[in-house]
Amino acid sequence: MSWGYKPNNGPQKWVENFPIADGVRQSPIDIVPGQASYDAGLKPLALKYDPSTCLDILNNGHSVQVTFADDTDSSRLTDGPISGLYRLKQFHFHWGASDNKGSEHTVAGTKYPAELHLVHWNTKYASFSEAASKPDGLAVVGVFLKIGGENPNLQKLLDAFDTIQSKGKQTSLANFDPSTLLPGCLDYWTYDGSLTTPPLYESVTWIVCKEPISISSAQMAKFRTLLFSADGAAQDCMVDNYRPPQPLKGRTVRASFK
Ligand SMILES: NS(=O)(=O)c1cccc(F)c1F
Ligand SMILES: [Zn+2]
Repeated sequence: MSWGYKPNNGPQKWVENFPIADGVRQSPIDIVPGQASYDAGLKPLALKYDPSTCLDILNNGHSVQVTFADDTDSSRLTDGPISGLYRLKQFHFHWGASDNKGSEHTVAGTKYPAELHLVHWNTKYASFSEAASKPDGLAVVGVFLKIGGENPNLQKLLDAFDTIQSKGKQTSLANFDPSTLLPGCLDYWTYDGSLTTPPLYESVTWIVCKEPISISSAQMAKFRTLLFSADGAAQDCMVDNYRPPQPLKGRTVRASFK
């Protein structure tokens, strides 16, 4: 049986097949703003996305993922805490069974109902797969989702959910602009971490935005109609697909803002 988020295959069991789960730079973490170090040397994030690189939306059995063409530099992240240029590969979400949980990172113990991850890979390597296991291989931008007004920019994704309800389903998605999912203010916290799903590689420069974006409770409910299970199997709602915060183990969290 492969990894998941249930008691018998979830985050407490991942260490059995992925011993790095107990490593020194695991993610997510609880971000404590009062303990973050303001670093005046941190640059503003430079995110430039080309909607024409958007390919499709997929239920991969763990999350809903939007995948991008990464054969050119046209959707990319530069500056911020990183050096060089990182290409956008995909974005996906983590969410809860109810609005009081669902994010992976927490802020002084506060859980948000969901968290968006925009995954970028370092073009000093030849591909995402090669970069994914290198200490400076990936840069993931995390954005919290907070219950509030309806978010029209999410609706295009939600409208595709009925066609990708079960594991392994995908459908094309044209001209989606991920920058519409970014908050107005790009103040961020940054720290050295890992993938939050197996194989849990310690290869991620995490960049977590301080400002959340909004989602309505009805839109949040739409995420919970997705399934972990494949067509024909017993229906298993895709909810609580988040790893809880991991030990900081002496790491410093830097802030781009005072
Ligand atoms: N949750 S996550 O952003 O850490 C993540 C998950 C799967 C593949 C990745 F490349 C990745 F970055
Ligand atoms: Zn993620």
